[in-house]
Amino acid sequence: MLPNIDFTSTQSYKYLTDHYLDILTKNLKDLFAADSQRFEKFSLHFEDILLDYSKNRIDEETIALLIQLACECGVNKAIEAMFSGDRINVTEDRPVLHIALRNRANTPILVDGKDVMPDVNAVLQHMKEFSEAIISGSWKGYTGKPITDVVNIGIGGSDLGPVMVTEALKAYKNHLTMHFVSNVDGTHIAETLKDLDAETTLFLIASKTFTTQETMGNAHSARDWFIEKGGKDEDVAKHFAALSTNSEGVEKFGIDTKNMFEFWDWVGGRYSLWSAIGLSIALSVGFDNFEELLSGAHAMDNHFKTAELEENLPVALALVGIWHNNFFEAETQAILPYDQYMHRFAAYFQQGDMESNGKHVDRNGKHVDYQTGPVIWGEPGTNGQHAFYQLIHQGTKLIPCDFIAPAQSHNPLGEHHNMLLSNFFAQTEALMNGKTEEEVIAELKKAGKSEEKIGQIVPFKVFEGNRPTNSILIKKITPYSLGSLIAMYEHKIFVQGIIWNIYSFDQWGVELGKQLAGKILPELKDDVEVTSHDSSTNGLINQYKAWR
Ligand SMILES: O=P(O)(O)OC[C@H]1O[C@@](O)(CO)[C@@H](O)[C@@H]1O
Repeated sequence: MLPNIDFTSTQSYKYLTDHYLDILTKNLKDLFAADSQRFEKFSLHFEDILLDYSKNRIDEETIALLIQLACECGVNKAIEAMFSGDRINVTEDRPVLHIALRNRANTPILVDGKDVMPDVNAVLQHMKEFSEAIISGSWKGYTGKPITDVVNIGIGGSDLGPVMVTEALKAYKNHLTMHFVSNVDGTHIAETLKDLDAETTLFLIASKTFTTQETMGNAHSARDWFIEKGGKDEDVAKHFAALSTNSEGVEKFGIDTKNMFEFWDWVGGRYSLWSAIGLSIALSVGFDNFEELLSGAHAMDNHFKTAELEENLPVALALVGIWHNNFFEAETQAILPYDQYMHRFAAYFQQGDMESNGKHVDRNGKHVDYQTGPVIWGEPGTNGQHAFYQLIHQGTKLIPCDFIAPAQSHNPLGEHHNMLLSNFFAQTEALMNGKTEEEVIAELKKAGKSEEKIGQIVPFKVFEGNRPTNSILIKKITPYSLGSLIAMYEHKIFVQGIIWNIYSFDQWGVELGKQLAGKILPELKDDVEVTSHDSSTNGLINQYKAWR
């Protein structure tokens, strides 16, 4: 079972609260000036990943106290519980075992006394055979042509992971063209199907539950389109596959269970890209690269499970995040990948983090009186610099940022990568050092500005600095290193949830909206005036009816 500690009642929390007041009196620039070893002390290596957390407002005492907090909150015990298959997803009475999906060591992992690895490996073998048949062209559509386009129909964890990974690994993709349909807005599937040929298109219906309104709506529309274009019911088996835990639902839809790739209820939706949900990844970059992704994640799992807390990259990210979230009261966390292929990385962890830790009730069912999960956001660099870095540098809000960059580009073109990385290095330096009034005045004098002009403009050009960042430098973004990076963030989220004493693996918060939409949908079938809601909802619905 999981520990059940109120972290605000621990000794380390009390010490941290006092220590925070001390840290407030220190400036990052001075901390670096005072310690030439600061980078060495506050950075960690894991294979080809370097995590530099030295540009945060911490000192050795901060880290020692945060590690003590993790110990007092039972983080090690919680890690053990997850890897052992305990039912730590208590409100859904399930284990949390996405780590089993990438357990390349094949060590037995038991659920209800049964080793899950034979089933995991059987699905991987099925994924391998299927993806090789599609990629090689030996799998033929109903008119005897090979598949050219793959459409993954899914949403949330059945979409975000496959999209993020296939984009991040675009340098490894083959001839297949991948498409992703998620929104129930008809535009999404209409725009996707516009240029496709039913004879050479494969649909993957990706849904853990096989009940999600958006996915089932899009799946039926895809099937209708397939039939309209000339496919027959008996041809569906050649063009539709299902990725799900719900074999009954798959069969009822009319997909041959031979084309079903199962996974299990101990895989959370937002943790499912390692499962059958990753079939679109295997189709896009080949099964060998999908296995490399699994291997990279497995290596990070072993690091997370075995490394001392002081040497543990996910723990370091988690604790620095707690320091910002619960002591500096930062409400968001920016993830800024300086890599265009990684443009959906922050979006992926919006679900991964916010659906896990966006909770207001602790593991005793009591409303918490402290902050839990942050708002996750971000865009690739350098684009973000021309959109929202003004606020990060000179706004009134504290925005902790994770800067991520590869040392090697997949597209080494002239000076581009040096230009990209010069910005990656400069931004964290600028956020830390800022620019003093004296420096601004000297610069303006050198530019020949008048005393009057200088007096007017100086306050607007001063940068306070002292703004915290993590830098994550990766040798090259490969399937393996991407797997490690994703797993590192997954385990960071896990550690934070343990310390906040919340359940990170259910998502009851997504249910109410769905239920109400289910009630409203029938009301929209006709033009009768609606009066069953509050005046706003009634007013909006009736205006919709008047205008449509
Ligand atoms: O894979 P499925 O069952 O269609 O669920 C899709 C998504 O819907 C949720 O909002 C849960 O309802 C996410 O947790 C999940 O990833």
